[in-house]
Amino acid sequence: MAVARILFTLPLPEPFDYTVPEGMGLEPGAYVAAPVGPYDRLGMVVEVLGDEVSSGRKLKPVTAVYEAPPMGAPMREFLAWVARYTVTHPGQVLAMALRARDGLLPSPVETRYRLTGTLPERMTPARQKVLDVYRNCPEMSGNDHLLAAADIAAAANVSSGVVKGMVEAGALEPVEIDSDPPFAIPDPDLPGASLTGEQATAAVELRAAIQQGGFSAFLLDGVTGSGKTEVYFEAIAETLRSDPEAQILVLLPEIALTQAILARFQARFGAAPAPWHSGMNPKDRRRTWREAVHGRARIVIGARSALFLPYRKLRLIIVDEEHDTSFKQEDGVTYHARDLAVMRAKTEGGQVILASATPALETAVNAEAGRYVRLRLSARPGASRLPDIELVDLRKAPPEKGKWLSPVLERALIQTLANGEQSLLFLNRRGYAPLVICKACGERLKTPGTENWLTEHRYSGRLVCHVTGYSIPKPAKCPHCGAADSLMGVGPGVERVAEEVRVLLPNARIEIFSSDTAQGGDAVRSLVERMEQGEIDVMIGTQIVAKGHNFPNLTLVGVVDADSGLKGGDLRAGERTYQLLSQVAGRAGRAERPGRALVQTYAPDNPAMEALAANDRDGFLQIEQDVRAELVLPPFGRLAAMILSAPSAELVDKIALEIAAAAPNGEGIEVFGPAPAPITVLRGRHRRRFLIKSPRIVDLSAYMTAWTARLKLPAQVRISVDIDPYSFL
Ligand SMILES: Nc1ncnc2c1ncn2[C@@H]1O[C@H](COP(=O)(O)OP(=O)(O)OP(=O)(O)O)[C@@H](O)[C@H]1O
Ligand SMILES: [Zn+2]
Repeated sequence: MAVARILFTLPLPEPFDYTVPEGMGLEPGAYVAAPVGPYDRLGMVVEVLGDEVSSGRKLKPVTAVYEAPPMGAPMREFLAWVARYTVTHPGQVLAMALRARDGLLPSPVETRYRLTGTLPERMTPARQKVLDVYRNCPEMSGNDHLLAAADIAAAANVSSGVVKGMVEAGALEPVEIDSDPPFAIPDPDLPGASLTGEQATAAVELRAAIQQGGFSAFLLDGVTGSGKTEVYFEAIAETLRSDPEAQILVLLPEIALTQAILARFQARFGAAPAPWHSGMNPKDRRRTWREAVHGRARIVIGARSALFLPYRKLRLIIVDEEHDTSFKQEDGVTYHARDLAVMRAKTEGGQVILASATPALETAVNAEAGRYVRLRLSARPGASRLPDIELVDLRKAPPEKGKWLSPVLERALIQTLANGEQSLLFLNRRGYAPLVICKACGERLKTPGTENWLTEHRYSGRLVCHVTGYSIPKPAKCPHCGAADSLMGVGPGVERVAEEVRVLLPNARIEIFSSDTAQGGDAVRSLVERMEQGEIDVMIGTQIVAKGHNFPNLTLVGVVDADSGLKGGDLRAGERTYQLLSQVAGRAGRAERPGRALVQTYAPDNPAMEALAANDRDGFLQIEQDVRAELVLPPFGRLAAMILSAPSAELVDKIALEIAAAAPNGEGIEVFGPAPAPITVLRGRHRRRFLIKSPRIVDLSAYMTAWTARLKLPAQVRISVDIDPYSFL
């Protein structure tokens, strides 16, 4: 009997062998159920081998095979590559591709009822009410007057028995429909915007690459509001035309997945794309997953994990806001969706477009080296101009004592409101005050057992640790010296700035936009929509506001504390500050009215600030690039982190020494540590960190695999490897 080698969605290093029962046709990529221990588990066939492999072995048979189309070879190759690169078991990576496994089964069906046209012989008031529901509620009849029994009963305010009686009387008839209907088919030939010269040039190049076929990578490098979306719409249209089965994936930062962007797709292609993000309910996930696997979802728009859907025929990937750090997955299997998107397009032999106004240094270097084709959009279309960015030197024009907005920014806010336009104040600090100290004894309040400061939140009346999530009601007395009413918030958070703006502009409609005020996708979407519709005058937000939004009436952006991101030892601190601030500034003046940005800083001569004011992105990137090349840091060298954690400091220190001793020798490889991780204690676990640095030519993943393979760790100790770490936590 033939043998199938099956990989399971479990953290196991190897696939297992099973016999293939007579008559069960199996090919590589097929989804199957097979026994592991006492249970049947979901797995995927990696290889089918001949009879000779089974002789003399006692193998169990495969239980069942799913009807869904098998995973294609390029996707399997991609998953294997990801496992190797990220130093993860292949089964864990497979699990990421099978996130909505009930999508392997056909759509469940639901019963709906429609009017037959026959009136029941015996008419009662209750029955009349049911008929009225059908007649008077056209908005309920979206699905060709097919209503669910529960909806009818609720709308008519009758019992379910009445509905049943009307079915028996022949007035209503049941119809079975799919719970997960297919997505509407996009039409590439609806008219798009009439492109400007630069936009048209970029579109022509993209269309040519799509017609030619084969892998190619583009950097769509356009200033904020230059129409990058309009340009990649042309690439999507061409891909849809090129092949009736071609699928397109658009990756966006989670936060940018708003109604507004879905509506733009709907308007351009006459059909809403299939969405994929963390806020979706299981039914919607199952639907998108199934339609992607069968190749019927032609356009999928999603957050980073959408990269792992097993598309049937993925031809084009777009990574919008490619510099965005939310593409880096930090939990579980750590990966960067932008880098993997390029690899995925390569294995599929398709195209990838990275779009940004502030490309990541890695991307800029790849474009310079000719690995990506750079398409430039240097201006906004029509009357819209880029905002003027002005530095406000806080050393010369500081805010009044106890305030955070300088007189220049105050005047600008007053003027903008008087003009009937919107303002956005940006401060990347949640809550009211980032630090709480005792006026009596000077104690700084921290999360117990750590060095993390507690942030004061006035709305909730709590002190919260943004690292660990630890939170307590604000105590009446200092926990250190016992003094009453002595605790004082130091420094500004968005809540405190909002308080200041309320005093300055008592008649303005003011909203805070942070992960505390907008919890979950729906809350975010609704706040963004109110801003778009002009229902808010001043929005005060954390970095949640920086990304991709189009607020037509927003003309003033104020950056309250431009320096905060420059502190700390992060390798990308300068780059990120530049990106974040120019993205925030780019929210201003996107329609006819010109916009401006006022950036408050104590360090106006920092290179990031100077470049921002001079609008000299490339000059700034060049300086950053020189520094990184000099220090052999990414992308000119490689970095990996290994974090280990254990329930006690003694244990973690002892194991850290053993791990250090087990580090293999490698040419040019430097191992730093063990050192306490910047977050030293997290959820009761003590953490130590190694940083590993190597020249570019070294296969650092292979080195880390060899190292971890040597380790025999006690069960309480956990380690995780992060190739190319972004946050140095
Ligand atoms: N050729 C054009 N004709 C008319 N309007 C256009 C054209 N190109 C872009 N626009 C409009 O300009 C605005 C900005 O365009 P778009 O959102 O595509 O820019 P973007 O470069 O993706 O912006 P961001 O960098 O902020 O994401 C949109 O409202 C868009 O409809
Ligand atoms: Zn005290």
